[in-house]
Amino acid sequence: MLLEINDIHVHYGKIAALKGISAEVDEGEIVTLIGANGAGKTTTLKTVSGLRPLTSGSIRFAGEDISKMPGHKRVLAGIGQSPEGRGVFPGMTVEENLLMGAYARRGNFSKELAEVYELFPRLAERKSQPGGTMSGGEQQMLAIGRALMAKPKVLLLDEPSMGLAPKLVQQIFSIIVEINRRGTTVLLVEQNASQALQIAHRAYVLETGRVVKSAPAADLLDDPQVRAAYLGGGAEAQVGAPAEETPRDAAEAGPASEEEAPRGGAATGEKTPPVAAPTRVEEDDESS
Ligand SMILES: Nc1ncnc2c1ncn2[C@@H]1O[C@H](COP(=O)(O)OP(=O)(O)OP(=O)(O)O)[C@@H](O)[C@H]1O
Repeated sequence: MLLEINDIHVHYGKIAALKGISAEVDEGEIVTLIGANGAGKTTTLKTVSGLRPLTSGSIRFAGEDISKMPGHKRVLAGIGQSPEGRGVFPGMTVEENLLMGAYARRGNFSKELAEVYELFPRLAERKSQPGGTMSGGEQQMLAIGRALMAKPKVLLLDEPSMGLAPKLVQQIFSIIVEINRRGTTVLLVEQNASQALQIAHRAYVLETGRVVKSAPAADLLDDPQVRAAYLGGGAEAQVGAPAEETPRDAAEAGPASEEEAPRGGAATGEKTPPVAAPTRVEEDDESS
């Protein structure tokens, strides 16, 4: 198991945000955490990356107990995070932002840069543009690209589709699938539960700091309770692009009753949207 979260409790002052979360992520998987606002999804990611301390419980990564390891060492160990809200350095160019992602490592990063530019051609076109002048969707790509520069074994993604126009949401999810296909394990937090479940192998449903359900993602897409709470058009379910209304998803998402997905680089072949190659972004999102 690449990442093991064992019964973690996390507090903000006296407020218990996580009340005994356990979850596992195997190498090659896309695992998603879904749940309503305040359920503890972001806190779980921040605790894995070392931004929040544990009250109790433990986290193991690649066989090592990292519960007390400082965040920068976790980056070196292979935990990459693209934070909610993006955190792009506005005065630095796109390329300088990307290089910041590799700051903890030594050497020449031309290979990593080339890989990020291949995944995100839009960043290549704009490598000299200040990060702060990129559109919302472009900044999201930049934040993900920056996390990839550190060559993470697992990429933690917090709400990558937040605030993006439907078309761009599709593209971001396609790129996540491609990143996974190229060998990076992904732990994804999303409000856009439908889209997240379509690209994930497995999922955990969080409610008020606890895991209330865990299952193969395809099973949760069919689960009546999950559908009613998170996929049925509830307030928080589908702010961006309801996958059900997207023709290519309807056609390509595949049956929901597959067996557990195969592991390893090409893990997402069957159940994912049609994304064999990185998607070139042709249109700006609404926040440009
Ligand atoms: N900095 C903070 N100070 C105090 N309480 C916090 C802080 N950050 C989060 N919390 C609380 O911890 C709980 C879990 O929050 P968290 O952000 O992890 O939820 P979430 O599932 O990611 O929600 P969302 O989808 O709205 O981002 C919430 O009750 C929240 O109010």
